[in-house]
Amino acid sequence: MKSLNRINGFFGKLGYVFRKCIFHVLSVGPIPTHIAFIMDGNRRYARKLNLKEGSGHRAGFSALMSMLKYCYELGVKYVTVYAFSVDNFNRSPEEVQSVMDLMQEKIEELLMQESIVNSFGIRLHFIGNLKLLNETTRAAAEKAMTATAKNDNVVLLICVAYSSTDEITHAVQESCREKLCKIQELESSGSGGDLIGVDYNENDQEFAIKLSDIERHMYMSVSPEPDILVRTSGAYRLSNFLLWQTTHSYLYSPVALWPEISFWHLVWVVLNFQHVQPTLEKRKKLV
Ligand SMILES: CC(C)=CCC/C(C)=C/CC/C(C)=C/COP(=O)(O)OP(=O)(O)O
Repeated sequence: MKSLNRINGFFGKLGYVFRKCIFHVLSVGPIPTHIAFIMDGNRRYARKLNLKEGSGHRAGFSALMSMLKYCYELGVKYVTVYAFSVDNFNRSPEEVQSVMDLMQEKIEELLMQESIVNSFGIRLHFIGNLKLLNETTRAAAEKAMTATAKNDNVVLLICVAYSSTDEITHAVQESCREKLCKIQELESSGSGGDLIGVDYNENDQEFAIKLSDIERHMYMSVSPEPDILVRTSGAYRLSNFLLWQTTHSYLYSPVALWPEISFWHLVWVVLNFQHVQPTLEKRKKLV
């Protein structure tokens, strides 16, 4: 057993040195700040290998841990993953429960001393309508956010109970609520006149809802826009994921199912991103 551990340790170190060399070459070009992943194809992976249901999502979590390690070693600051959409709640209650149980178990593992979270100093954000989660999963997510709130090396955003349309609706509602509170405050202090009634001037800039108000209330406002969006399994659909934030992102959809994603997919997408990055930057400046 001891000698097996030594062999594993040796190959682990060798892999690390090899990756360091490749990343050194990549760092001649621009390194993406933020990469987002749609982890598609976990159930198909289980079916393909005749594994029992649920094994696909477990394999998906292991693939995520490897990918996070590669991204953070490369120097990527933000990684976002689509772990569970609002629509995924329409799956069978058994499957929803199984993914929630897995998530809870893995969140607890992530908070352990020897986990990737501690070795890279990761700050965890759970993004989405967390009220839709069951109580235990929500409590685990909140505990993880509090426990990692002081980490400032790199960030992992886990989108659960998330959809872009829900995020945008939430941001618009919050912006309206904020303005309404402001108007009510002024009215009750007596300095605003009848702001809600006929005297309210709708051209008054102070009370108009601006783009910056909506952006401030987005769940994703804690990160810059993704430079790269990867969706595995060869599908070119965004499936209601980061629709507001991906106008200038480079899209990549390898045919590999999520548990099959590898180090080389990351190298390939970064090389392609580096090739188009000057054009993407120019487009951003034109907006
Ligand atoms: C703590 C943490 C981050 C946990 C994440 C666990 C994990 C890998 C969740 C993936 C969930 C999911 C619905 C993926 C989509 O594949 P699919 O089920 O739609 O598979 P298919 O495309 O083959 O149908």
